[in-house]
Amino acid sequence: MAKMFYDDDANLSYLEGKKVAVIGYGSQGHAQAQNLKDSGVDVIVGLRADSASWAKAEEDGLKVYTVPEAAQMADVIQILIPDEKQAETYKKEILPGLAPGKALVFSHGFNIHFGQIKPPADVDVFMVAPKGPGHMVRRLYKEGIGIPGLIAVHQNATGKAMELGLAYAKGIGCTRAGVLLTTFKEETETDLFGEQCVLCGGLTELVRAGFDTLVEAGYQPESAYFECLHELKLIVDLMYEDGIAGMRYSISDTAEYGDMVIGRRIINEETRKEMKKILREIQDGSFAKEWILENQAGRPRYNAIKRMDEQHLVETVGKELRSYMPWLKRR
Ligand SMILES: NC(=O)C1=CN([C@@H]2O[C@H](COP(=O)(O)OP(=O)(O)OC[C@H]3O[C@@H](n4cnc5c(N)ncnc54)[C@H](OP(=O)(O)O)[C@@H]3O)[C@@H](O)[C@H]2O)C=CC1
Ligand SMILES: CC(=O)[C@](C)(O)C(=O)O
Ligand SMILES: [Mg+2]
Ligand SMILES: [Mg+2]
Repeated sequence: MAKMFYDDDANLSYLEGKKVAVIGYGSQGHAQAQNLKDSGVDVIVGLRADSASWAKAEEDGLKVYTVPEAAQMADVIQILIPDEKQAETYKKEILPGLAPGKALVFSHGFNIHFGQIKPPADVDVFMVAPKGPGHMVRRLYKEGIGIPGLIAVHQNATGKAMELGLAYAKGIGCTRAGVLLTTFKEETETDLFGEQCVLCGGLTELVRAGFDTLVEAGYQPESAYFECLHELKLIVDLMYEDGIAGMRYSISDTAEYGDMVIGRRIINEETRKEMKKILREIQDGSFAKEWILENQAGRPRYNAIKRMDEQHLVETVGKELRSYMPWLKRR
């Protein structure tokens, strides 16, 4: 059985008298910084001097400093800027602020696992990775519930890295739902696989393929949108609450028969073979290398596909339909 930690297994007192710097105020940064603050932790934010997020973090009641200042001041430094920018910022702006006994924290293992960041041996290095998007990390914390997380220790210089990591996980609300003990390797590889094959890549391509098939056959795009995108959340909510069998309890027997018999024709042996190939490309570092090179080249492929996908009919139709559902306004 996997090792799990809950609220009672974590003690916030390991963060007492320590200053935590959250570097970055994006999806995870704003959520983790505010959750820590609400949990009574002494937290500051580190940003670029010209950052558009500076005022926002201050409005949220946080003290903001430049990245080198924050790294210098803090005992625990959580790096929450995009993975592809972490190595350079670490080397130039964070490393000079490190000192023996400080802790370096991540929410994804990419840079440690693929050797882009190599911290000095006398600091703790651990990961607390919420298994959910940052905006949900904040929203659920405020609702008194939590998002599960992963914890892993890469370096235990002080002998207290795990205790400190669990305190951090409690501070952001993860121990409410459960924190799983893992390694940087397991987190990095499963996280990349999950977002590529299931959560993001698999899902968005499935939605678009279903939507396109209906629209090309002459059905109304609005009808295709409700069927293939909007209702997805309602079905997924049932799975989230009660598993696949629980979701099947709620749908009609007709839908359930289609689910069981037809689903296997869509995600078939060929798809499973491709998933195994993708996993190998993650494990052997070829995906990491591709992503690092794509960034060095100025993201030609990323930008082209993003632009194309943003112009897809599913986006324009969805935008119009969602404008009549004001409760969906997010940004
Ligand atoms: N997104 C998510 O929900 C999840 C992310 N993670 C991991 O969390 C980490 C952060 O990801 P995410 O929250 O998506 O990141 P974001 O893309 O949301 O981070 C943006 C923030 O980083 C700041 N930033 C960018 N470049 C620099 C720089 N060179 N120097 C200083 N600040 C900089 C931005 O500054 P400015 O405001 O000035 O633009 C902004 O505040 C990653 O390791 C990711 O893998 C893990 C689980 C889920
Ligand atoms: C939200 C999350 O967990 C992801 C998909 O792994 C990410 O944003 O990198
Ligand atoms: Mg993830
Ligand atoms: Mg990820």
